[in-house]
Amino acid sequence: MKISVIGAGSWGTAMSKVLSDSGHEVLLWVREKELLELLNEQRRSYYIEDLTLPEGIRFTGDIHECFEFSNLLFNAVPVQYIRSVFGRLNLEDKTVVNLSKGIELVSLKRPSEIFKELGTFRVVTISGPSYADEVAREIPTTVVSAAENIQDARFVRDIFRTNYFRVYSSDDLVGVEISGALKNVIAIAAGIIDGLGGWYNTKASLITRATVEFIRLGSRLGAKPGTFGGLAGIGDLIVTCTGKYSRNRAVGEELAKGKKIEEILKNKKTVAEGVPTCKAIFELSKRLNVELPISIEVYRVIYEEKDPRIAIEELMTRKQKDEISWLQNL
Ligand SMILES: NC(=O)C1=CN([C@@H]2O[C@H](COP(=O)(O)OP(=O)(O)OC[C@H]3O[C@@H](n4cnc5c(N)ncnc54)[C@H](O)[C@@H]3O)[C@@H](O)[C@H]2O)C=CC1
Ligand SMILES: O=C(CO)COP(=O)(O)O
Repeated sequence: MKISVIGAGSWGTAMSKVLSDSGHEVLLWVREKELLELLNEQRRSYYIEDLTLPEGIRFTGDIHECFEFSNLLFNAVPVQYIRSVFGRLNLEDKTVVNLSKGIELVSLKRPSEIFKELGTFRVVTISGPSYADEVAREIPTTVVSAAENIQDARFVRDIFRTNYFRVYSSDDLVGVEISGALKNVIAIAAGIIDGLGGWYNTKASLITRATVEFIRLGSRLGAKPGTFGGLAGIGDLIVTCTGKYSRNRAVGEELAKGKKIEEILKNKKTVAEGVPTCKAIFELSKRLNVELPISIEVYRVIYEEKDPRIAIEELMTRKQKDEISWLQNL
């Protein structure tokens, strides 16, 4: 099958390899000129060290070429840029497989909602615990492919044929996308905990209590609570809150050292989707009147320069209550 991958950051690059290893012809759209040169000359990328891309992948700087090449587009453009990259293109006949995780700040929409607004009639999202660096090294990885119509999710699931990248299917597109967005915000909180002292008790509490926020927000938006116990929910929370590769977690570590967000993001080539997404989540929580205490504190630390220690103290001294967990919601 011919497949176009739009966006040659770490994830688009790693996924191009998986698709090529699955026997497909891949055309990868590269935004940066110097990266396109590097890929064409050496089949290497500065986004992923020690990876030489297979011969089956071709590279282009012309997005129209990708649109002509295939009606199946994998999107790895970060969420805040989807509209500017795809906005003027005709998506009517395209199936979009979205790989990005976040909420668009200007519209408070999920990636699949943005693509539908731009004219796509079939959209599937892949999410789950999947660091690009590990996928590129063929480390066993599992993710979930989600669509409103389970047949679409299964179609995308079955595109993958490798022994290191296994895909499950789901019909809970909302739950999978909300999980992918929120886990990036919670990963910033995990980084703050690491930066303050690497407290194990606190990290475990964070991961567990975060699932309650997933359920509160997700169920208001029509997600199935059980999804949060799966790969896109707890699976991705674990990997991003504990793994050394997470860029969101790294932002949290620097915030804990007292750095301001502008200083942290200055000169970074890579994205931390949790930064704009926590602002979008803050707005959504007000609009929907949903209680998301951890996510809101991440927002306050980033955008109101709140001391992370005070944020944690306030979370710890909130009104006492009965425990609820995602299992009780099934
Ligand atoms: N890196 C990873 O391990 C994984 C990333 N993701 C998600 O994939 C999405 C893409 O992230 P990565 O590939 O990691 O990106 P990256 O951080 O490796 O690279 C940055 C990307 O942003 C693009 N970019 C920067 N400014 C832009 C602009 N003005 N307009 C359009 N594009 C611009 C760059 O061209 C590049 O493709 C994100 O939503 C991320 O959450 C999902 C799973 C794993
Ligand atoms: O989504 C990811 C792993 O599943 C990557 O997380 P970061 O964007 O925080 O690096």
